Amino acid sequence: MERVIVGAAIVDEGRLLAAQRSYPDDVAGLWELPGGRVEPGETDRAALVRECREELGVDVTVGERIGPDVPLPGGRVLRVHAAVARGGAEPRAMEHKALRWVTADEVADVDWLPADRVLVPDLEALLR
Ligand SMILES: Nc1nc2c([nH]c(=O)n2[C@H]2C[C@H](O)[C@@H](COP(=O)(O)OP(=O)(O)OP(=O)(O)O)O2)c(=O)[nH]1
Repeated sequence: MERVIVGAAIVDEGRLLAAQRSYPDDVAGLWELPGGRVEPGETDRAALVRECREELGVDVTVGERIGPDVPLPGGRVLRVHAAVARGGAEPRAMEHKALRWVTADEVADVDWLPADRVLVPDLEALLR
């Protein structure tokens, strides 16, 4: 079975939340969408809610799929959903180095992980 990494495209007031990885060394400092591995028996949506609680301390409402599944090394795929933080709660960097809200004009300039870069046009479209 294909192993899925889910990512949350959290949007607030026309801006997207980007999160800076703190590990491992080869990707520390690069930016990604909050998320992580879908555990066995878990739905993609449930995994996104769990990961956003763990990483950001907020509950999210998960929305539509964004872009295609992007192949990752090791036979995994990155699958992104739009999301919003419930009650407009402000995410905190509990596991990341930093968080940043980016506008549609800034998305292409973020130093994304390679797989996320593939999704830049879809992320821009989400914000426009
Ligand atoms: N969360 C997340 N991971 C991404 C993105 N793009 C991308 O290539 N990845 C890769 C990096 C990692 O190899 C993998 C997810 O790792 P992770 O560290 O976030 O997931 P996890 O918490 O479930 O895993 P673990 O470190 O606890 O073992 O997917 C993205 O936008 N968000």
